[in-house]
Amino acid sequence: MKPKTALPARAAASWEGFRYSKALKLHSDADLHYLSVYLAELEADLNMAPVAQDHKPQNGFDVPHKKTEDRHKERSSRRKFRSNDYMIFSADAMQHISKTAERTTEKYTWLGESLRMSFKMLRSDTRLVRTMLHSHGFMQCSNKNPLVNVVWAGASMKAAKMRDLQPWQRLNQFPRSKQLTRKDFLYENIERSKSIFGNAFDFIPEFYVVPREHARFAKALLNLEAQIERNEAVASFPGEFIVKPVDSCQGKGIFFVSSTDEIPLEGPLLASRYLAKPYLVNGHKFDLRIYVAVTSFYPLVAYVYSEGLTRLASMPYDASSCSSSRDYIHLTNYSINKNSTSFVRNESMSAEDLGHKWTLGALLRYMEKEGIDAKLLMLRIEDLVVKSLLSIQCAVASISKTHLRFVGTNFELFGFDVLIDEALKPWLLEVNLSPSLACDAPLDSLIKTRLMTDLLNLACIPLIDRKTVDSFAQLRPFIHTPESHESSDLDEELRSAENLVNVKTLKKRPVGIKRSVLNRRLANGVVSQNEQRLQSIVRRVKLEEDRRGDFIRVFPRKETWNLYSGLMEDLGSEDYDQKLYEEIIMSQTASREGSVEKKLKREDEEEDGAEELEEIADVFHAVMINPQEYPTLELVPRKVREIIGSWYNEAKEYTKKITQEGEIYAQKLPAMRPSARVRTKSCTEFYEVRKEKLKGKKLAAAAAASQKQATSSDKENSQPDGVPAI
Ligand SMILES: Nc1ncnc2c1ncn2[C@@H]1O[C@H](COP(=O)(O)OP(=O)(O)OP(=O)(O)O)[C@@H](O)[C@H]1O
Repeated sequence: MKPKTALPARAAASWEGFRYSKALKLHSDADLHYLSVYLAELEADLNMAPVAQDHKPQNGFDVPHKKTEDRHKERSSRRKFRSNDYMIFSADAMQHISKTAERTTEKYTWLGESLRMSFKMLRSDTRLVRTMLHSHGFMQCSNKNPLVNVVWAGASMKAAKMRDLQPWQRLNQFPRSKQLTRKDFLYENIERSKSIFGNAFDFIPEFYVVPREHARFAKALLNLEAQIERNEAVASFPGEFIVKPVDSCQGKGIFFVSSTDEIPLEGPLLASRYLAKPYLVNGHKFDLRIYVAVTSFYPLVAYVYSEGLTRLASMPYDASSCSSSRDYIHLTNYSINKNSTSFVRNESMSAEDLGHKWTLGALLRYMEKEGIDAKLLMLRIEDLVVKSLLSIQCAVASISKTHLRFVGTNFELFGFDVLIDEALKPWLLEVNLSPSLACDAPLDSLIKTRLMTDLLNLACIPLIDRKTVDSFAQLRPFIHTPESHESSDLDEELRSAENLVNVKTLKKRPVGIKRSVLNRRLANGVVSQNEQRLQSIVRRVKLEEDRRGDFIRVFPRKETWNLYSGLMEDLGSEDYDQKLYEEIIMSQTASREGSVEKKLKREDEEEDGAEELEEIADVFHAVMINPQEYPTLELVPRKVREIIGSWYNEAKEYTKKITQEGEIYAQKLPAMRPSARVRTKSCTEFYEVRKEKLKGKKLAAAAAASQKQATSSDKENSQPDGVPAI
């Protein structure tokens, strides 16, 4: 059953592969593989996701294709709602989801509903994600359903579970991203990069992982004590080191350590040097929540959101006292400070700098009023983000090669917590996996709704008909079941299918052909595969450029290759980072006469051009980590200033006001109308079971509490000194 319309070359090649595998009577996993490749290439070549078939499947294979004119007709009819056939998310949809279904309210849900798009939540129940997806017509499936369009995971997932992702599916996580989000792993990765590449990675405080590094930690504390005795250092309050569990959040389990006898013996815990001189806002300590989206680790494609949050401590900073309100002075977590009597909620609809939670823009505008170069500060934060991601790139890339079959199936949102010291140096405190998307105040709802809209747009979720998805399930019903992820049988079968191809290919080898010739042919095949993958990546990054909303792409961008390649580990012969840079950035700037890029390129061709570039890169990294020496753009050496000039202009985005006078913003997330809150039967059952379990737990807890109360009141009623009650 060959498609009647002429297929683009690569799709046709896949089709041949599909036919070939059938002719060889390969296992149906191989059919599935070719079918997947075929679909992915259709998606890429025709710049649209495959749509529903209008013909009956033959031979049990439902290969989706449509006549070109039908496709055009279908495209133009839905043009209003589609851009390149990927779902467009709009924050506006959230305003309609609570209203009763009318024509205007239906416009956001009809597309998702008509294609029967779906999602599932794994160890997460984030209301914002659910509301956003329901607002666009997605139905929620139980977490056992393998064929959903979007998988939203709230906790770290095993890489093996990502293997079966199909080209139209999207998952909000990369394998091994825990290397960034577990505190000890993050610090150790950055320390490792620092030991290889030098001071460019100097943006985390001195640290020890206990109990593993107990001896080193004790030695450091003894040295400090001696320095303080000799008046070479001053004691810092509430402690020299702040100690946190490596895998917790919301300020849980944090304490301070100043002497060796306070070092805990259990763990794992991260003890990091307490940064005792933070930059203060109206006398209060604060930290920043910077949202970072990554759509690819190899090559690295990273974005920083232009809106973020400033979280202030609820009590004024006092670096010399060890008062009882210690946590409200020294910790800036919202979850801690909201319990303080001095905490002021920002309930305002339009003020971005009220109470103890501000927007990032409000803080930067405050700093600018104080005469600080806030845009340069943001470039330093972007630099810290890029370097943190580069420190784990090798680990993620190596596993992605074997576990992520298709380009663009994964994306991830990270929450970077940054503290700024009085010298205006940003320090990375930690990186959060699934940063909180709770909307407790109007500012939260406003920022996080926009963030989620832009993130889902960046994820480029293909519009694909449920029928096409179901045809996969018919091919191999068990391949996608969660159990099968764990099963090694499936891997065995796939491997034997692959071996079968190799065996057949070898048998067909013409007698007398040299092994070296064969190797060269095989190598050429690999090269062309890499080239194809690169082209898919390039297409995807270009697509993201049109869909990034308020995200600023910080990598790759103008000059990043020249400035950061010296800090990147060798990831293989594909050289995706360099090639993507050439395709996306160099090609853009090549036409611009006299651009810095061109100038540098020309210089690069000159004899000592490369050497000069290296020098410029060194100065750039010195500028990034040393705000005391380079506090404003004017004081940055000219060559570096010319390079980062366009980044600096772009950084204006961070300082803009997000609320507008006279506008009314929603206080909290809307309640969804029941007709839009579609769940599959199994999902509803799953939630019912969960509800029952919770109810049971609550009842048991209430029973235990009343029993406890009864025994304690019994004790109170009983006579003291064993005198029997009357
Ligand atoms: N090295 C440090 N120096 C000064 N203050 C620090 C340091 N590390 C953490 N803090 C303060 O402690 C707070 C909690 O630290 P951190 O964010 O690492 O912990 P967490 O429990 O993981 O919080 P979150 O809810 O943000 O994930 C920070 O917001 C910051 O105010």
